[in-house]
Order: sequence, then structure tokens, then C-alpha cells
Amino acid sequence: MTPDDARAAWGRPLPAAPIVLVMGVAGSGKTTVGRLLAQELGWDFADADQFHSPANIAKMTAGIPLTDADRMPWLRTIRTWIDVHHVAERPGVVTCSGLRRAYRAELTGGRPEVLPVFLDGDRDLIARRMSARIGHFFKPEMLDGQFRILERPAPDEHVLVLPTAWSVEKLVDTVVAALRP
Ligand SMILES: Nc1ncnc2c1ncn2[C@@H]1O[C@H](COP(=O)(O)OP(=O)(O)OP(=O)(O)O)[C@@H](O)[C@H]1O
Ligand SMILES: O=C(O)[C@H](O)[C@@H](O)[C@H](O)[C@H](O)CO
Repeated sequence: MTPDDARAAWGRPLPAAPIVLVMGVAGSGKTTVGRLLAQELGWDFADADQFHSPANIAKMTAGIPLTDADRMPWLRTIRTWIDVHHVAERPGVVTCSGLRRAYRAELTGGRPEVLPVFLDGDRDLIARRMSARIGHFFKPEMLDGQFRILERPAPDEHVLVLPTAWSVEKLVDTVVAALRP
């Protein structure tokens, strides 16, 4: 994928202080890719999980999927992080599963500074990675529930969809190259 292809996916000029939103089901690589991307760019980084309420973490730890009602206050907290960075003209990278179109709209609506990226992959690949992951509260048996509610981004959402089958380095390099004027 060329930088022009990636920028075409976003469908608008690069903002002065971009906020890259890295999305995907649990285990798709949001934290790994997002953190390294922020490090490469020297930008602030926030992982969506740090914004979950203790009740949400407890539910997921107990193997109970979140509901829309559970997610809305969490999405609004992530949106506040985006807005604080926008007002301060500070670029950043933030993750969020963004499983449904409505969730993504909560974070991107009216915010051209947000450059959305979706890490797409098949269940078995992601399940293998989650199984090798140690000490995370989100268990592989919860993954099917993520795919059940997943609404993959439509073209009109202008999301850069990248295969999580790529290496972390290739994913990061692709976004960094797209962000270079
Ligand atoms: N592109 C990749 N290639 C190979 N392994 C990867 C890749 N991206 C992530 N991983 C590995 O897959 C596992 C899940 O990655 P990570 O925790 O970043 O996903 P996540 O989307 O943030 O998950 P969650 O939403 O549950 O926090 C980790 O063990 C990570 O090292
Ligand atoms: O939308 C959701 O169901 C949640 O965001 C989960 O995906 C967790 O936040 C995370 O992805 C797992 O650690």
C-alpha cells in the first residue's frame, strides 16, 4: 500500500495535529501497533482500556461481554481525550475497539483531525495471538462475541483498513509514511 493509497482512504487533507485512532477487535493488535506508532512519531499515546470503568473491567474479566450502555461512557471518555488534544493542538495516537459504526461515529463525528485505522484479521489468527498473550484480562473465549457484533468499516467512513496479518513494523511504517506530507 503506497502512502497515497493510505491517504486516499482517509479522503481528506492531513490535519495539522492528527489524532490516529487505531481500532479492531480485542487482540487485533491495537495496543502493540498504537504504542509503537506513537513512539515512532514522538506523539502522546492512550490505550482505550485505561478509560474503562472498574465495572467494565470486572465484567470482561468475568467473561461477560459489554453492552452498548457499558460502552457509551467509555467512548465519551476517549472522545474527551481526543478533544483535549485537539484544543491543545497536540497530535496523538489512541486505541479503541470501535466494533460498531455508531461507536466509531462517537469518536470521529465532526472531528476531521481523527485519522481512523482499523486492524482487520480473521478470528483464528487473532485467537492464536490472544492465546499467546499473558496476563490480559480479556480472554480468548470472549473473541467470538467481538466478531458477532463487529460491523467492519464501510467505504463512506473513510477508515484506513490494514491487515493485522502484516508485521507490527509494516503496519507502523505504513501509517507513518501516510502521515508524512
Ligand atoms: N501485527 C502483529 N503481528 C504479530 N503479533 C501481533 C501483531 N499485533 C499484535 N500482536 C500480538 O498479538 C497480541 C494482541 O495484541 P494487542 O494486545 O496489542 O491487541 P489489542 O487489540 O490491543 O487487544 P485488546 O483490545 O484486548 O487490548 C499481543 O500478544 C501482541 O504481541
Ligand atoms: O468493545 C469492547 O468489547 C471492549 O472494548 C473490549 O474490546 C476491550 O476494550 C478490549 O478490546 C479488550 O481488552
